[in-house]
Order: sequence, then C-alpha cells, then structure tokens
Amino acid sequence: MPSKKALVRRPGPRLAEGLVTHVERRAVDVGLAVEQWEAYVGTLRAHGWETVEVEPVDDCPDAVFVEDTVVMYRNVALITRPGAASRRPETLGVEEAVAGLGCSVHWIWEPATLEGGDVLKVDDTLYVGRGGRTNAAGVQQLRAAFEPLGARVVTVPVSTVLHLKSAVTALPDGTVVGHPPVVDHPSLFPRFLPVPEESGGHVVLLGDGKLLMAASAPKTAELLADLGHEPVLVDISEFEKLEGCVTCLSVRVRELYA
Ligand SMILES: NC(=O)NCCC[C@H](N)C(=O)O
Repeated sequence: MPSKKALVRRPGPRLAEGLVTHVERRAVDVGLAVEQWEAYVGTLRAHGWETVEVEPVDDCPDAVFVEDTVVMYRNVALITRPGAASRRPETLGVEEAVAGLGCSVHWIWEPATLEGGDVLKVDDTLYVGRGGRTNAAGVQQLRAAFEPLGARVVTVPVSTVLHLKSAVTALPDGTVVGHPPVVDHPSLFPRFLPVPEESGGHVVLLGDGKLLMAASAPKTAELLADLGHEPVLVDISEFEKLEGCVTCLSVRVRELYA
C-alpha cells in the first residue's frame, strides 16, 4: 500500500566525532546541526511525510545518517552491516523501528558489508556502489534479498567519494544526476545529467516534482528549476562537514504491506 513515512534519527551529543574519510576534518557546531536537522525534518513534514524517529544512540556519532543502516525495497527492510565497524551498533534501533512499521525484516550477514548510502533505487533497478563501505559479498546479499522480488541489481564502482549516493542520485523521471569529477562511470546509467556542484548530485524526491536539495548547490538548483523541477533547499552545512548529504538523513518508506 502506498505510504509516505520517513525514518529519521536525532543527532547525538558526539556528532562532531563522526567519521571523515575523503575530506579534511572541520569543527562541527552541534547546536547548529540540531537546528538544521529540525529544519530538515520540518521540510519533510511540510511536504506530507510522516516522520518516524528511530531511538537515538548517543554513543554513535554517525547515527543521524540513518540511511546507511537499512535499504527498503517494497515492504522489505534489509538491515545493513556497515563497512565502518563503529557504525554497526546503530542497526539495532533501526530494526525495532522498521519492525514496528510492519516491514518484513532481513539482514546483511558477516563477512558482507553494505551501507544504504551505496544503494540508489531507480524504479526496479538498484544501483549499488562497490566502494570503501560495501564489499562484493554485500552486493551478492543485496541481490539475493531483492532480485527474487523483482529488482535488478547493477554494481557501480565508486572510488572518489564515500558512497554511490555521495556521487549520484536520480530525478523523478529516472535521469541520474552527478558532478562528473566524482562519478567514476557515468556511462553505466541510461540517462545521465552532469551538474555543476558535487552536492548538486544529491536529491531527495519529496513528491509532486519537488526535490529536496542542499543549499550548497545553488547553481544546480537553478539548472534543475530551469528544467521544470522544483528544488526545495535546506542548509545542512554541519552534516556536510562529516560527508553527509540530504539523502542520508532519512529513509523513505513508501510501500508498507498492511
Ligand atoms: N549516506 C551517506 O551519505 N552517509 C554519510 C555518512 C557520513 C559518516 N560520517 C560516515 O562516514 O559514515
């Protein structure tokens, strides 16, 4: 059944200690981050999404990046096994949250690793980034979980950024958008639109043609508005310092079975 729920997880007090891999560490203002997170959640709600807060885990600095802990396909929630060991305790609360929503719950098992930021869904195609956080066994387990349900899994090498969705996401018509310097193989996508900013490659589909995007991508927002989309900008500067983007702060649950 169509649903419009989104999982989110409030940032904890140790947010500033979050992992950084491809960027220099910069000081994070945790108070500002909380304000930005509240504005992000408020924007989801203003566009008709019922937000469901996963229990916070104060000991896990990166827990706010809830997208990495679960991959949704139809009514099935695949709980991940993050490549970053410090992030593995994050999954327990997410399991409880998706079970509470009535999802069918599956798991990625050792030795596989997979993070949700590496999975880009375009209709029934699941592009999966094989980079620093998702290994070959993770790709195989993703395939085993979802191909029998009708998905097609396509592996995409990722070498310069944290996750596949740090490089590319997709517009409502399925066109993949990304900033060419961080996209390893644009030709793997049937339709690819280059955008002028790295964070311009990150869009969350709010519905009705609206695209949630970071305020740090004004030129891309202008380009996409000119193409007939409706960007809605939010400032997530404190999360960007930790290699986060608009996609990673929520998980949309659109097909509950009940
Ligand atoms: N899906 C995402 O883009 N997640 C961002 C995770 C950032 C976090 N600091 C990490 O390195 O795991």
